[in-house]
Amino acid sequence: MSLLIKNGSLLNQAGELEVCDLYLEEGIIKKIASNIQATGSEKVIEAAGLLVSPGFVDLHVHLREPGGEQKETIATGTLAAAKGGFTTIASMPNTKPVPDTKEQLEWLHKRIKETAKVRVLPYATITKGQRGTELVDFPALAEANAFAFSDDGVGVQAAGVMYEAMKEAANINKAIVAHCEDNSLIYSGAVHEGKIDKELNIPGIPSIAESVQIARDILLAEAANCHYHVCHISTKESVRVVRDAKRAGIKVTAEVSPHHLLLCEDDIPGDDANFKMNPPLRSKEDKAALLAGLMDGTIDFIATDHAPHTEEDKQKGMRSAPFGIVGLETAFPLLYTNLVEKEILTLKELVDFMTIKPANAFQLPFGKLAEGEHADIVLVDLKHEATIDPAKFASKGKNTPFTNWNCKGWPVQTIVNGEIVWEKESVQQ
Ligand SMILES: NC(=O)N[C@@H](CC(=O)O)C(=O)O
Ligand SMILES: [Zn+2]
Repeated sequence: MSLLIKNGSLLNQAGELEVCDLYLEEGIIKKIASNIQATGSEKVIEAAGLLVSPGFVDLHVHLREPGGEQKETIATGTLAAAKGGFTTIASMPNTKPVPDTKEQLEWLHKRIKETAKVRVLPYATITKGQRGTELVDFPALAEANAFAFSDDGVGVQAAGVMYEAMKEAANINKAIVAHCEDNSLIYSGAVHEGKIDKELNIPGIPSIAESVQIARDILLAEAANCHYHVCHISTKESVRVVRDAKRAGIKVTAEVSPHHLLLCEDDIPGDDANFKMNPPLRSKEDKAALLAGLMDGTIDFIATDHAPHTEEDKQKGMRSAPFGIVGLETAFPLLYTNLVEKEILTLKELVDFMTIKPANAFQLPFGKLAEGEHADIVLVDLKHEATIDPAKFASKGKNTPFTNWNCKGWPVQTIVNGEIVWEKESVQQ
């Protein structure tokens, strides 16, 4: 069915809000204009007072299926995505088994088709079993529609393996998406090595474990002429090496997570594993450098690193619980409230960091509101205020450090390919 969205507010190029109507037909934005007349055959959505944004794009999501269905499934994770206003997400491959063969990836695509609420672009691994030794069959996996290649969850330890992977990826015009962590520089740490490790008497993860591997990889990417993307960048030194690499013309992009922009080690209340993620919350200076890096274009976009775990997992405490926090359902309200309302970013900057910028970094045809584009849209109530309550999450994961944060900017309706995939009960008409 066609949709007519009436009287919503759209951001123009100058970042001002303009009241407009949109007509969606056959999955495409057919028309954007003021006062589009209804023909009677379409569903009309009244959007007065709501922001009409391109659907958000999140290129770092853990859906856990197959093998981790007690933490999340493709169905629950994509419902959480829709609720958070995301219309396209890329799923990380640290599942059991991992998508390291054409058959596994085909199974995943089938499962996505059957159960996903939003568009899911699955990553394939870089190495077989994510063991860091033997490369996957890059051309076969590209042919089976791998979005890109990543061993997220672990760093690729050997430079030689990473270099060969980059040459393979460059040959087929795909990106290497890297979780950067040099295991020889970590001694079973659980929090940042700085102040908090001493305060809690928990082993720390030093900044160099990340930055050293990024520096290595950037030089490898230059030699291989490969698009190299840095996952969840977290330290000021990492930002500096990425900035220098961009200046040198190397094809590097980077993402930052909402929690690294909004929290630092000082915010950790004690032994609470809802504040445990990899990379860890770093220092206040690192947090400031991430924001500066985002604003000067060193960091390309925002990605949630949605990493659901069970409550039982997280009750094990900082030392033993698995790393990771959820993010899909809180990303936009948290960033809108804490960065846009506080005038650190403009609304247009935030929306761009969550739509067109991730899309452009990977040449994806999404993240834009214009005639002829995919009808992937989120309607957001910028004024509605509510408190974050994990019990209300659609995700199976309730593991967030943001419980009880009061936020504005909640999605009320999400449209993928011209179809309503989620709406807040009270906006149904
Ligand atoms: N980020 C995390 O803390 N955890 C992720 C893995 C990852 O992205 O490194 C997970 O899969 O749980
Ligand atoms: Zn990771």
